[in-house]
Amino acid sequence: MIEVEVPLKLTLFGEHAVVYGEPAIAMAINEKMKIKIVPYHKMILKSNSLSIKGIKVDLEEMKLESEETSKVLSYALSTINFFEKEYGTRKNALIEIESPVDPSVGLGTSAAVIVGIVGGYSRYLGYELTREEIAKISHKIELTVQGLGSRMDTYTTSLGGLIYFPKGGGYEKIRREIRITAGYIRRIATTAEILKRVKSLKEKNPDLFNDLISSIGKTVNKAKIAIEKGDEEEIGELMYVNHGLLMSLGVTLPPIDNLVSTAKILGLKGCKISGGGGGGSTICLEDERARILLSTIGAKIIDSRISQEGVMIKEINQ
Ligand SMILES: Nc1ncnc2c1ncn2[C@@H]1O[C@H](COP(=O)(O)OP(=O)(O)OP(=O)(O)O)[C@@H](O)[C@H]1O
Ligand SMILES: C[C@@](O)(CCO)CC(=O)[O-]
Ligand SMILES: [Mg+2]
Repeated sequence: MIEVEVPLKLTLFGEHAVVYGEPAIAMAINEKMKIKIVPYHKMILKSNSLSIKGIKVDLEEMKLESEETSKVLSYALSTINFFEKEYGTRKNALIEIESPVDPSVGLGTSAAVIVGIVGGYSRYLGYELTREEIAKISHKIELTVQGLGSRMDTYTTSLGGLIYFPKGGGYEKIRREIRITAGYIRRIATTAEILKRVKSLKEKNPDLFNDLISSIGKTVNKAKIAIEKGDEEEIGELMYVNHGLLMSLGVTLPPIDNLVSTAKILGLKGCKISGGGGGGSTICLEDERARILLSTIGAKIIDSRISQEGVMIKEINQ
């Protein structure tokens, strides 16, 4: 049996802009997606937390009951198919996914599902991939499924820690700790859908869009310096700026906008949405008042402590 644990992630700065080549900063957290892979006479995928509760699909015929099912399973299915296509092998297995959070809430669950199956299923097939190789393959798969997207989520969930993604590619670990209060509410759209909406804004108003995106990029680079200096006042101020720019991109949601502006009036150091937006996750620099504000919008508070560990793969002889 193969057991995999994948950290989920918070986007501290730069979501959406990173898709267009700007920098970003993200952090792996202690909320872990668990994936178990055992030998089985058929290819079966089970998942505990999808919106279609207790889903179980027989992948032999690759028949999916509905449009909704195929959409919801697209990341997992594409990952399994990837190995058949690229490695020319397919070994039947029971793949069980257990997520600590709801799907599609801005915490990188799509990336974690891909990273977990890439890491676990490749080991099940007898390959020993490095975390970097897992990240690279996973980014390719997420991009294929979504049509749009950056390396940020798949690299953060594969590698762990606090990571700066510079303009133009690559990544750099930031050796600092940053304490966050975070929670999530349900979203009105998936990240893939929101990415398409942002792209249409770019097509409608390219110069305005580019100004917004490059302003987010500048905010990210200032935030990197502030994080390295441990300057919480500056980090927090830049979180509010980043949230305002994301609001201009149209990816925030009124309850979260109200929360962020209330937080600023109350004197909390910094808050912003995290991830694709349209609801989902909100992060604040650690503050007890942030938990209270998050609970007023019905947000589920998560374990946002940093996970220095990336994807962990264990082989257990039964
Ligand atoms: N437990 C799960 N089992 C199987 N697939 C899952 C699970 N959780 C999430 N997914 C897949 O990920 C998709 C959600 O991805 P989406 O990118 O919208 O959200 P996210 O990754 O959590 O947020 P963000 O990309 O903003 O960080 C779901 O529609 C489903 O296909
Ligand atoms: C919105 C986005 O920037 C972050 C989603 O968690 C998309 C991506 O980077 O692939
Ligand atoms: Mg995602």
